[in-house]
Parts: sequence; C-alpha cells; structure tokens
Amino acid sequence: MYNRYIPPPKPKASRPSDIPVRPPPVYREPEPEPEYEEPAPVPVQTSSWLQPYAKRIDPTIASQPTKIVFGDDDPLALSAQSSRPVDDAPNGALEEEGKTPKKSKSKKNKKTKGEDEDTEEKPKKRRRVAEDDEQEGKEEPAAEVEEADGQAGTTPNENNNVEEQKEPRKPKREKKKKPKSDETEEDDSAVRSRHKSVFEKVAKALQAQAPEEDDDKMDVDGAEPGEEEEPVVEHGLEPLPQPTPVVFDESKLTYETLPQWIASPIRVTESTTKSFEELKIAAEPAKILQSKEFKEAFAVQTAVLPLLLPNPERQGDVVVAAPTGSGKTLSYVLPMIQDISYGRITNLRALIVLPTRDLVQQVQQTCEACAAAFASNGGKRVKIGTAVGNKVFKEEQSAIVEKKQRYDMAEDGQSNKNLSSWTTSETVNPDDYASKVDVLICTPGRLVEHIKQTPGFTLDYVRWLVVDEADKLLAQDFQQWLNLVLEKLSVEHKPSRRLFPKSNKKGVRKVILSATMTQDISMLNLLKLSRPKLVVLEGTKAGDQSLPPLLKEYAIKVREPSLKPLYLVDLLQSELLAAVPKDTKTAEDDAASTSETTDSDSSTDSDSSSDSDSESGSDSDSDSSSFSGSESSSESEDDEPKPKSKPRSVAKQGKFSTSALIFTKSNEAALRLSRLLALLVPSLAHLIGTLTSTTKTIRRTRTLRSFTQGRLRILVASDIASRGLDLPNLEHVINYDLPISETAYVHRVGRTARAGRAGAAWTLLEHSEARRFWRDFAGEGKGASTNILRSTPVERIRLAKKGEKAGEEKEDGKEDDFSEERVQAYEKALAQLQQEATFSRGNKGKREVLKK
Ligand SMILES: Nc1ncnc2c1ncn2[C@@H]1O[C@H](COP(=O)(O)OP(=O)(O)OP(=O)(O)O)[C@@H](O)[C@H]1O
Repeated sequence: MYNRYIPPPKPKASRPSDIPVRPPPVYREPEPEPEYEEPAPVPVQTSSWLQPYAKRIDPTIASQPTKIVFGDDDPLALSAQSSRPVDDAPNGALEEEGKTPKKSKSKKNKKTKGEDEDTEEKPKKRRRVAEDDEQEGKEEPAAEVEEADGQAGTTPNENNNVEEQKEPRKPKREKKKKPKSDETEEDDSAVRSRHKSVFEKVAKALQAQAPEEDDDKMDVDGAEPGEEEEPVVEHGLEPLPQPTPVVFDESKLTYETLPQWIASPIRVTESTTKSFEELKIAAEPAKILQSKEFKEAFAVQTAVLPLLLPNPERQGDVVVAAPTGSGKTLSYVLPMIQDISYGRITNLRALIVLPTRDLVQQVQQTCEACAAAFASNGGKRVKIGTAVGNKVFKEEQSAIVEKKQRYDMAEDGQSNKNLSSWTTSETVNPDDYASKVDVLICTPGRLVEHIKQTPGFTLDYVRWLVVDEADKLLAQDFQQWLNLVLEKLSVEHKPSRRLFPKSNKKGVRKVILSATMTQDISMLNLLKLSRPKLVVLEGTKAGDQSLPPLLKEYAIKVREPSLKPLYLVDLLQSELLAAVPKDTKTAEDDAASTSETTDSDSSTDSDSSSDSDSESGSDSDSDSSSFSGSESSSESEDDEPKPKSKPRSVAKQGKFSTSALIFTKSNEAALRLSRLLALLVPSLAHLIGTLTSTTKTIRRTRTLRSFTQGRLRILVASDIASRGLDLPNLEHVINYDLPISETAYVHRVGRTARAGRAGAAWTLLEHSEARRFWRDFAGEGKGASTNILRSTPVERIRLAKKGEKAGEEKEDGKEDDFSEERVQAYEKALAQLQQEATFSRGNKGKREVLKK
C-alpha cells in the first residue's frame, strides 16, 4: 500500500460525494492504536521504535492540540487531518514487528513532497482502513478463496490485513498518549472529545453522501475494483513463490487402494455354461461326469477351469469369490485330479484344507468321483486321503504314509515297516517313507499334527494347495497352520518335483475360495500368492457377498420372545413352507425323494428312529447342561394338546413334506430346541435330527446321511453346519436365532437354493433384533449398509392365526399371538425338558461316581 502511486484528487472539497470511495456505513474511531501499544512511556526523541514517526511529526504538535483548527464545513479536510494517526499506524506497527523500514521511508518521502499530497492521500487510506474494518467480519470467504487459489499474501490486501490485526488494540492508545504529552489529563480529554465530535461529523457527512452498495463492490481480496489498476511497485515484500495448490476433486477418484488383481477381477455372468469338453476336460471323464449329475460346467467353473488346466501361458494362483452352491468345489477338484492322474507314482501332490470334518468328507466324495472318472481314461487312479481329528492318530498316520519296503540285512530280510518304531520326523530319513495318498483333504489342526509328528510326511512333492472357506481359515490361524505349511512348501529340495507334467507351470499352485472372500489385503498377503487372479460373478466386486439367485428371504416378527418356539412350530406347520416356488429341478428331486421317503418311512423306520433316538440320546448324554434351565413342574407328554390354528398343516398328514435346517446360536440351544420341538409336535419327532460340534462325528455323518436320504426332514443345528455343507434336497433354512454377522447369514442361508435350485430362508426376528437385521442383513431402512447382494428384497411375513390368511400383514395389536391353551402346552413341554435334564444330570453324576 505504501508503494502505490496515488494520483492527487481533484480539488472538490465541497463535493465529497464525487470522490470514488465508499464511505463506511459506520465510522469508527481512527486507527492509530497499534503505534501506541508499546509498553513503556518512552520519550519520543529517544525511542528507536518511534523514530520514523518522530521524524515526521513534530512532537510539539502533540503537545499543542488546541492549535489545530478544523473547518466544520470541510469534512474532507477534517478527515485528512484526523486520518494522520490512522495512516501512520501500520508503519509503526510494522516497524514494531521488525518489518522492513522501507515502508515508513516511503511514507516519509511522500510527506516531504508537500502537505497537499499528504492531505489528499490520507482520506483515501483512512477510508480504506474504515472499509477494511467493515469488511473484517466478511473477510472469511475471501480468505477461503485465496487459500483455495493459492493467492494468499498478495500485495493489495496485505497491509489492510495488518491494519485489521492492529485494530483491536484501540484501548491502549489512550495509555500511550499520556507520556508523550506534558499536557494535563483534562487537556487531553478535551482534545479527544473535540476530535471525536469532528470525526462524528465527518462520518455523518460521508454516510449521507455515499450510496450503500459498496460492500458488494468489494472483490475477494478486499480491494475496490477501481483500485486494481493502480501500479504497484514491489520492494522486496512480494510474497514468496508458492507451490501450485493441489485441487482435490473427490468426484474423480482415480487412486485405487486395492491391488490390480482385486480391482480388476475376471468376471463371469451367472448364466454362462459350457460343456466340459469345451473346457478341455478329457472326453472320457467328461462323459462320465455327464452321466452323473454334472451335465455341463457352471458359470464359476467356466471361468476357473481354464485358469487351472494346462496352459501355454504363465499361470498363477487363483482366488475365487462366488456364491454358495455355485459349484466352487468341482472347479478346483477337476483340474487337480486331471493333473495328478497324468503321473504314475503316488506322492503327496495336493493339500485341500477345510474348516470342518463334515466338509472334508463332502469334498472327499467329489474327489473320489473325479478320480474314478479320470482313472477310466487310462490315467492313474488318484488316491484320496483324509486327515481329521476324529480318527485315531496312529491309524491315520498309517493310512497316509508307509515305510518303503527294502531288504534289511541286519533284520535278516525282515520288512522294516514297523510303524511302532516311528518316533519323530527329525529322527528319520523322509526318503525311507512313501506317501499312500496323492491328495490329502484335511482340517488345519490335523495337518499341523502330521507335519510335526508323522515321520516321512513330506510336502516336497505338493504342487496344489487349496484353501476352501478361506476367509474362515485365514481368520482363525489354527496352530499357525498357514505359516508352517507355506514354510514347508517354500522348500525346493528338488524343484523338478513340483513340475506340472502337461504345462510350463512349476512350484505350488494355490487356489483360494470362499463365498465371502475377505478383501483384507493383509490377510490375503499371508497366502503369499504368485501372479494371482480373482474370479467373481458379473455385477459383483471383491467384498460383495452374493446370495444364490433363486433364494427367497423372509422375516417373521416374534412379538412375544418368551414364546419364540411356538412361532417356529407355526412356521414348520404353515403352508408357507410348502409354498416356496420350485424350479423343475427341485420338482424332479421332490418326486424322487417322496418315493424314497415313502419307502424309507415304512421300511427303515427303525433306522430313522434309531438315528434320531441316538441323536437325542447323545444330546442328553453329552450336553446334560443344556437342560439346566430353571423350569419347574412336569406333566406327561400325553397331555400335549393338539395345536389349533394351522392352515393346511403338513404335519397333520403324518409327515413333513419339505425339509428344513434350523440354525440356533449355540450347541446348547440346538440340543434344547430340538428336544423341545419333539415335545411340542410329537408327530414330527422322528423327523428331527441335531447337528452340533459336540455331536460325535460318526453320529453327525449318520444324521447328514439320513437327512440327504430324506429319513430326517428337520435338522436343528449350530453354526457348525453353516459353511460349505451341501444338502441338495434342503428347501428351507430357518434362522431361529439371528446370526452373528453378515458373513454368517450368507453362509447359513446359502445351504439352500444351491446349484441353480430354488430355496427359502426364514428369519425369526425379535423386536430387539429387528433394527440390526434390516440394516445390516437386509440393507433396508435408516443407516442401511450391507455387502449382501440379492436378487429380491427380504419380505416381511406374519404367521397366520386361525381365520387368517397365511402371510397376511397385520398391524401389531394387543391381541396375543397364541391361545392360552397353547401357552400352557408350551409351559408343560418346558417343564418336561427340565425334568429330563435333571434326570440326565443325575445319571451322568451316577456314572461318574461309578467310574471312580
Ligand atoms: N457342473 C455341475 N452340474 C451340476 N451340479 C453341479 C455342478 N457343479 C457342482 N454341482 C453341484 O452343486 C452343488 C454345490 O456345489 P459346491 O458344494 O461345490 O458349492 P460351493 O460353491 O462350494 O458352495 P459353498 O460356498 O456353500 O461351499 C453340489 O451339490 C454339486 O454337486
């Protein structure tokens, strides 16, 4: 500001309105305060900080204020006089702050040019200061723009800002003036009051003559439009060069946080199918597959098979994120078995790691089917082994590894296959042992045991590592299994051992699968993948959790949580379960299973009841604590009243024409509910089975087989059954208890509507759970956020009461959902449950005492 050349104004003192300057709406006290803010009352002559000022102003003027006479009629002159301290204030302030003295020098020079120039210049500056004062509260937007544009610190506004900063120091001015003058306090105040009255007059005059639009005229940096053209000479105060500001445009985010292979996966449309021959599966095995249930390859298989079958291109690892029941198992089993079938010698070539024993058995069946198909083609009969915790360890060792037969002179020709001599793997030469299996399907814990304790168990030949239900296995690092396995797989004693016979691939190929694949890069990094490729269904991305296309979901409100089992009973007996739309595939299966069930119902009744009996027996035995509720009183089962309101009860006909898997929150809850259902609906008792992690594996297997064969129709399970289980004839999943997570929900409901079939999932919702369900699982309502992708939204269903239509929505009323009669029957059933639990505990106690 000091450096500007300001042309002298035209001498129109009588018409101040001609001056192209805005008058401030409110005139304030002059602004010289900053120059007086120094703490000590230092004499002007000796004060270094006042030197420039002292040179300009004769100190005696200050001491003779009464000699200054202003013409009341000349506001311009008045303002010129009164503006002196205002004008000088920045100089003093700047000096005080150690700024360059050039500014004051400039001022000083201007002053020496003559009083006229000074007089003409100062009103303008004063007005500018006043305007700046006015703008003070409005400066923020301007500052924001400056910041955004990177123009902060541009010269035209700079000094104004300094002045503004100094303004609040006004009160200190009075203090400062005193020591500078020898006049009495009365004189001082007289001068001040005279000045004040003069200023007020000036303010009024200016206000009356100026239009009131000026604020709008201010441009963003506070300068008047007309002033912009004034030449500005820089004197070393120009702002430092600033870097170009970075403009962050959120609408065009180009930065990908995910690695390329996840961000750009291989997508396959759900409806894609291809013949196995087309996908380069040998003709003979393909024919065998077709003769079984595998007519053509499912969508996920059409994408994965080409990546895993021999290929002239450099191949890498494969990650598959596809919905439940989409056929992921066959997508890796087929190419793996084909590859191994090219060999002759049995070596451990493939490890398939799964989280549960039931899944191990299930995948074993698929492997066996494929092994048989490729053996018929003249290839090696691939040997499949399993390692799960339910077998005796030594037996399992013998089943997967054997000592090589060799003539031992010392033993006089005796075979050295004595397994009892095995100690630890460190004490033996692995070359003395041979694998009895090509593929080992195992749970991670058991695998670790074999690596550590089975002599001759080596991963040196392994070229396939399959991790199914990977998100679960990665999240729960059983005995650090992954680190241990990867460490073993990284050992390359003889790299040729891991060569793929029909392709240029060498080393271990990893196949990682899940319906709910983790997007957690740190987790995936644990797998140390090499050139990975991700396969997802079209319309989905990594992190999405798609539900099967033909799955229908329903939510049922439980208005009286204490009677929740009765809602379940009503659902099981409702026509709603029978009314799920069926595709042709299901209808065919139904026809088959109905005839099968009719047969088995009559001919294998004892079998089926022994199954369910044994289940309940086992339940009471192993989980007596499950019945440790506080229910009291007991009455016989004969008193059980027949449930009343039932629209077309399927149970009435003596059988349950559909199939249902009921999920509870724990083993204990499953055992308890299973028994309670049998008590509440005795006609269904023989169709009910239980599946928990405490159920012995042999019983679990038998239960699953009975269910698959249709002898059991209702399974009550804990989450042990939520992952991977393939129950082709399962039509309904019922979430009796809400699952703990989105992922758990996806796996649970994915037990039905598999392999292109229709299915339905029902969730019983207590009031306290409703919000969470609709928001996190259904993705509806306030704050809805879910990764679950579904073809149709979840439907609200209300169970029918007598005289109502099933599924009819009804306002919540005071009316009870269940008659008094039914509630009493329920209480009786609870009491009986309690009695059984007490009895069971007593028996268990007696057995323990006897044992001791
Ligand atoms: N090509 C095919 N033709 C017909 N049926 C198939 C085909 N591939 C797989 N299936 C059947 O589809 C069902 C589901 O397959 P699979 O168990 O592999 O699903 P998944 O994707 O692994 O499901 P989950 O994620 O629940 O484990 C199985 O019964 C399987 O036999």
